[in-house]
Amino acid sequence: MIQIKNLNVTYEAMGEGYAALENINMELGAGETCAIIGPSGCGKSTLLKVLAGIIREYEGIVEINGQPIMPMKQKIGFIPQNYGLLPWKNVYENIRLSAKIKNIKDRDNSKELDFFVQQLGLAGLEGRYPGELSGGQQQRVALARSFLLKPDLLLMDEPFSALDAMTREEIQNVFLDVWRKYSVSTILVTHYVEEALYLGQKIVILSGIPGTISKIIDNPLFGIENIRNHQDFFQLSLALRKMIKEDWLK
Ligand SMILES: Nc1ncnc2c1ncn2[C@@H]1O[C@H](COP(=O)(O)OP(=O)(O)OP(=O)(O)O)[C@@H](O)[C@H]1O
Repeated sequence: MIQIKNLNVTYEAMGEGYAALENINMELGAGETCAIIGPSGCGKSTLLKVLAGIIREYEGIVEINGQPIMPMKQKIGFIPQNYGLLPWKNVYENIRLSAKIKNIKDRDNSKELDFFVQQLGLAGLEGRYPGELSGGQQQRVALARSFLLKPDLLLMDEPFSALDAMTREEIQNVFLDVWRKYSVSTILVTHYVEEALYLGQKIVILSGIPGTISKIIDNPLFGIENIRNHQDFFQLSLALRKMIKEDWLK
C-alpha cells in the first residue's frame, strides 16, 4: 500500500522557494495501477521523484507499506523521462543492472531476461550501447530493466512516449502481462487520456502550478480485454478529456 498524506514540495531556485506540489493526498492499494495525468509543469515528475526517494526534502507523509521511502531497502523501479540508462554499459548490462544491485542472481532470472528481450523487441541489440540506440529502443531497455526487477513499486514517467503508435500498444500489453503476473503496484505519468484509461485502475488528474489533485477516478474499464476498440472506451475518453479540460481551465 502506498500512502501520501498532505504532501507539499518546494524547490529552491536562485535563492527563492517555488511550490511544485501542494496538499497531495492519495492511496494506492498493493498491486494496483494508477495513471497520473496533468498539464506540463504541474509536478507529475516531482511526485514520482518523491516516491523514488530522489527528492527527500518535502512536507507530509509518504509511505510504502507503512514505511518511509528507503530505496536501498525497498525494490523501487523508476523509469525517468530520460530513461536513466548508463551510457558505458551495453543493453544487456543495463537491463541486468537493477536486479544486480538488489543481489538477484542472473541464474534466477535468466529465462525472464530472455523473455523480456524478446517481448520488448530488443533481440540482436544486446551488445549495443545506449548511444547506438534510438529513443524508443532506449525506452524499451529501461522497461526491460524495471520489469526484470519485479519491483514492490514501479514508477514510470511517460514510459511509452518515444514509441510509434503500433509499438506503443504492443508494449502497453507487455506491461499489462507483467503487471498481471507479478501484481506490481504501479504509478505511471502520461499525457495521453487513452493511455491513462487503458493502464490505470485509478486515474489521478493533477492541475495548476503548484500541482494539486483535482480528481481521482476509479476506472470502470480497466482490465477489460480488447477494450480499446469498444464504444465505452471511446465515450469515457471523451468524457475524461472534457473533465480534464474544465479542470485545467479553472
Ligand atoms: N530542480 C528544480 N528546481 C527548481 N524548480 C524545478 C525543478 N524541477 C522542476 N521544477 C519546477 O517544478 C514544477 C514541476 O516540475 P515537474 O517536472 O514535476 O512537472 P511535470 O508535471 O512533470 O512537467 P512535464 O509534463 O513538462 O514533464 C515546474 O514548474 C518546474 O519548473
